[in-house]
Parts: sequence; C-alpha cells; structure tokens
Amino acid sequence: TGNPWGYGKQDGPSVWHKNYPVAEGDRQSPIDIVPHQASHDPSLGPIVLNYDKCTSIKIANNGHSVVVEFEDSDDRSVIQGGPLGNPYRLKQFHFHWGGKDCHGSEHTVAGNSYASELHLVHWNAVKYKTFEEAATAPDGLAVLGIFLETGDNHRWLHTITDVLYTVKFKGSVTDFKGFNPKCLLPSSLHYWTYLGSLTTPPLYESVTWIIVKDPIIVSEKQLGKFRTLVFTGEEEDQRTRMENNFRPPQPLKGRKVRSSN
Ligand SMILES: NS(=O)(=O)N=C1NCCCN1
Ligand SMILES: [Zn+2]
Repeated sequence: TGNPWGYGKQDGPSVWHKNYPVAEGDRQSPIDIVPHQASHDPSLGPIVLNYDKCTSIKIANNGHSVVVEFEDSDDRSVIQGGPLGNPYRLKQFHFHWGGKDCHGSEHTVAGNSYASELHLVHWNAVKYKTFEEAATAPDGLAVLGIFLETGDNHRWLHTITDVLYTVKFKGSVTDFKGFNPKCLLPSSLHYWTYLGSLTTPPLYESVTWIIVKDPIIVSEKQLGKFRTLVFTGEEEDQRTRMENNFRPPQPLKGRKVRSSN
C-alpha cells in the first residue's frame, strides 16, 4: 500500500504528470502571483464566510498533510460572494509547509514564498450532489488560501498544534470537534482570484482560487510542530519527516489574475 504519489525525488511534483497527465494542463495550480499584473476588478465583491455553525469532526494525517474534516451534509459553513456564483460548502482544511521558514507555501507572490499556506476547501453543493462529483467540475470547488509567516505566536493556532502529536503517522485520526477556522483568518480579506486546479493529484482543474493577500503570523515553534509529523505509517520502519509538502508554481498559460481592492 505504498503512496501513489508524494513529494520525494521519485514520486514528487516533477513526475506526477506520468500518472496524472492533467499536470501539464492549461489551468494548473499553484501559480506565482505578480500583484502589478493582476487586474483590479471593482465588480469583485467581498468574500463572505458563514462559519458560525461550523462543525469540525476530526483531524487526520493522510500521508500528505494534516487535514481537519467538517460535517458537510448541510449548508452550515459556507463561503460566498467575491468571484463565486453560488455558496460553496466547507469540506476540510489542511496546510502545506517547508523544512525551513524561507519556503513552504504553494502560491508565491512576486517570486516570494511564505513559510506555509492554509487551504480551506469548499464545494458547490448547489450544482453537485457530492464533493467527489464537484471536484471534477470546472466550477466545482473553491479553495481559500491563507499565507503563514513566522513571527509572534498565533493565539489560536495552538488548538491545532497541541494535538498534532496524536496524528503523527499516516492513517492516524483523532476526534476534533467544534473548531471554527474563522480564528485562522487575517483581519483583511482582500484577495487575488484565478481559475486553477487541485495542487495535489488528481490535480483536477475544478478550483476557483481565492488567495488572501495578508498573511497570518505564527511562531517558529508553532510551525515546527507541523514538522514533527511524518509521511509514513506507524508500521513502516521508515520515519520520513512531513515537510516540503508543496507543489511549485505552474505556468500561467495566459490566465488572468484578478484583484479585489
Ligand atoms: N492542495 S489542494 O489544492 O487543496 N488539493 C486538494 N486535493 C484533494 C482534496 C482537497 N484538496
Ligand atoms: Zn492544499
């Protein structure tokens, strides 16, 4: 039961195209965002998050990242507005990070990487019956991306970092109820938006990306706890630190990046 893909030399982003040819498609993610080349679109309204009745269920190590899954059987936590034509239902969030603070994010800004990137993954439950169906549709998913930069301690991130030891190994899952990810957002939700893809296999070109401009600040100590996770299962003799689980920027292929104000 080896991993079909990973972030190593043999199974990493540079060879994903062999099993997932869409890796070389026209709307792949992440991308490098060049702020001055983004077109400001006054018709882009604010992003609206209704996460108040949100219901996290569990936190898990899926062998690629640490994921917090939500109950998505109704519209209790949705994102809408901005470039979105419908409300999109929160399904899960996860992170990407580096082995050192100088890299780790997936999207870059004018060639600069952040230490980490948080992805809040939502699906269009108005048009599609399941997440899996939505994930294959061009307007099926909306992912809100938040950059993490190292500095002061983040006052709420400890809720997650304090339980990471319980999901150290691939395949481990722990109850994680009542967490509202609104506490992980910066105060300003100004954003860039463009049409792209999942950044992990199967790399489906189904994502409306909404990248928040302002990073949240987390401490080196908090980020370091993500690096105590491992890609491998408890039963495996290999203990490979979970870090550098990010895909590098992909060709823009003529796409336009729009900017809210
Ligand atoms: N990094 S990403 O684009 O969010 N990729 C994902 N792949 C599987 C399902 C959730 N998200
Ligand atoms: Zn992601």
